[in-house]
Amino acid sequence: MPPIIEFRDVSKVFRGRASDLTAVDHVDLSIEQGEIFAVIGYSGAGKSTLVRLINGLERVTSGELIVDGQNVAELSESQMERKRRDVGMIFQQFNLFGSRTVAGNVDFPLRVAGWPKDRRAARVAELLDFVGLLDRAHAYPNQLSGGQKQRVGIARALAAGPKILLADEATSALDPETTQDVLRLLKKVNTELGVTVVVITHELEIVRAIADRVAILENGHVAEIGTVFETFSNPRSEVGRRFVSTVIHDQPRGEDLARIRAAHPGRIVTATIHDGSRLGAVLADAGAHGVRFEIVYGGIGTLQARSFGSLTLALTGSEDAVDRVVTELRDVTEIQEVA
Ligand SMILES: Nc1ncnc2c1ncn2[C@@H]1O[C@H](COP(=O)(O)OP(=O)(O)OP(=O)(O)O)[C@@H](O)[C@H]1O
Repeated sequence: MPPIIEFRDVSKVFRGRASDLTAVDHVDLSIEQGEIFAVIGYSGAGKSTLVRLINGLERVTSGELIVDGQNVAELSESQMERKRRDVGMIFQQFNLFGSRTVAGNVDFPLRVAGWPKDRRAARVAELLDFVGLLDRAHAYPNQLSGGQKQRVGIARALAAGPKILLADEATSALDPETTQDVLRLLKKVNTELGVTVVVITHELEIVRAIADRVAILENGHVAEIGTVFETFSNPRSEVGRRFVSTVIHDQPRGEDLARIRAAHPGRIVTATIHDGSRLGAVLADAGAHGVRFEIVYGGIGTLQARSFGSLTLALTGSEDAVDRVVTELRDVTEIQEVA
């Protein structure tokens, strides 16, 4: 199946009076049908601009952007307006109409799309049921919690049955628990409705919780792209390593390191653990080489249904023997020396 979204050498330049600003810089990127794809980067990296190109809220300066088989760079404004119905979007600040009820907000895109009144009411009820807000149909946005407002935003974005849902920092205004609720709902949109979801975030925890693949953006470029597992377990770019180190405390640092160092005179190394790394077998043999080890730091959790984590080991024995064990460890997994 061809990708549902394909950026081919896409750039977006904002023309200024004094100078131009390239927000998206020669991006090549494919998003597959049915995946949850995350775009992460620091503020100003170009995430919002990149994603707003998909539904034409920003227009491409150069390159081709294929969305569900059509090059949106070539569409006129009125063609783009029609296309926008296939691409729902939700926002950090929800962007609901304060003067309309919950039902009125969800009904709005259906009216714009020309749905007949009798079909609209049934569709609105179906959507509100899907997002768990059927009992709040007649409430106004200011009577709702942040999480409920975002559920309305999601129902409204899904109203006309889009194939793609864009979520621009959709949970950034929510507390951690509500964030998890909304992420679960986005997952349900993806699995039950088959909608491709593109999530913009500056938080790697969101990527970890929901996404299949992730692109890391820096200065309008794609610094790296891969599955969430690949990116977490082996970030290849400098910016990727910086992001991953904020959520995975893989090595002891600062006071932790000083304490461990004081207690363990031997060589200290950190081993990455994932399914298939045969660390145990190497460590079981370490004794035969006259090397003793202690686990001094680390943890193992789950990432995309696979074990993932790191263990820091203090190894003691003769220098040669410890060298040999570290070499054997390197054969089965990634090893970092701890200073
Ligand atoms: N309409 C605009 N006119 C001029 N410059 C713009 C416009 N929109 C965005 N920019 C600039 O483009 C660059 C990328 O902005 P963008 O909002 O896409 O980044 P971002 O990664 O989403 O950042 P944030 O996380 O802060 O929203 C920034 O330097 C921004 O100032």
